[in-house]
Amino acid sequence: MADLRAACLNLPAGNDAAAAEALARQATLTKPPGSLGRLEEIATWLAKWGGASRRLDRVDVLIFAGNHGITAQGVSPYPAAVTAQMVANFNHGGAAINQLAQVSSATLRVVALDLDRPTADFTLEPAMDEAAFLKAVAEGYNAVRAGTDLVCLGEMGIGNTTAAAAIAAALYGGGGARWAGRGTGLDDRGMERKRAAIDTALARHAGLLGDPLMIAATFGGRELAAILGATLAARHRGIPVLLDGFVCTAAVAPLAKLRADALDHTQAAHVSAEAGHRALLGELKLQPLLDLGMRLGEGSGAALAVPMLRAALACHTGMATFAEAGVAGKPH
Ligand SMILES: O=C(O)c1ccc[n+]([C@@H]2O[C@H](COP(=O)([O-])O)[C@@H](O)[C@H]2O)c1
Ligand SMILES: Cc1cc2nc[nH]c2cc1C
Repeated sequence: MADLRAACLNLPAGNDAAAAEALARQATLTKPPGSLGRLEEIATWLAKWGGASRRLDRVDVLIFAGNHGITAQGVSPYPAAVTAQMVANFNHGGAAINQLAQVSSATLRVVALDLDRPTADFTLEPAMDEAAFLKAVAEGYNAVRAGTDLVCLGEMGIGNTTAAAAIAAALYGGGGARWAGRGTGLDDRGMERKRAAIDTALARHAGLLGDPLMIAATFGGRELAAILGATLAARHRGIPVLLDGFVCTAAVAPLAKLRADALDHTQAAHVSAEAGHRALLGELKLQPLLDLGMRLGEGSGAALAVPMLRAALACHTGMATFAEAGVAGKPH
């Protein structure tokens, strides 16, 4: 864990000179200053974190899949077998993310993590021991390919909104009442079980709530650990990241607890309809790009935001300046 902790603390800064140059160019383009709103921020952000390429040609959507022992507590309406079945569906092109990745001209890559070995039920014992956690983090880290222009992160794992809620509760307080949501469509009695499971687990593991990486290992799942690893790899390799929904955001929150600027190379692609997501983004000071009432996971919100990033970049690089177009600027 010491090596991972060091890797989480030792993060490269973005390219401030490129960001300053982008900001200066914004002021010269044929539009009132600030009139492209968030698109201007995105263009500057891409300049800061996009490395040398400044293009969005090679976009990967990475979906990590894992199974969860916490499903034994009756916290999801679906059976755990659906995780592997949906992985097969991703591989056959039948899921929503296949369509969204195609629309976004992105390459979909699915990484199934030991699906036949669910993590432990974390109301009873830590979901993962250190070795299992580090292995999953490394799989996520190694899935990020150098030379990629943008990585969209997503996940698949029946039961994982309970894992995500437990991580959020462990990091920010408030228990199951604050963070449990309906996930794939849990009924009221299921919600009682879900909140109780989270609160039982928080009490059982109270001794390690001060350590963000132990929180990720104890309450998380392999796919969440892999998302943490992939986000770290992208930072180290100079690749910007689009995060998907509640589960994805909870997976990377331990990084921000370790270092406040750890997620500066990421954008929250959307705020999902899962109850805790807006509050979690608030804790992380992340402003979502989209708010479409989606709650699917599998990287869907992240893939959907890619064309918006391309639009921001196209305006930034393709627009004429006031001087080029012979348009009068605002008199001072
Ligand atoms: O990330 C989200 O915002 C999100 C919200 C609701 C559901 N999900 C997806 O639904 C699955 C987990 O839901 P559940 O009810 O089994 O905990 C998992 O495969 C996630 O990808 C994801
Ligand atoms: C069908 C189905 C598809 C999903 N995609 C992501 N999580 C999911 C959960 C279910 C149940």
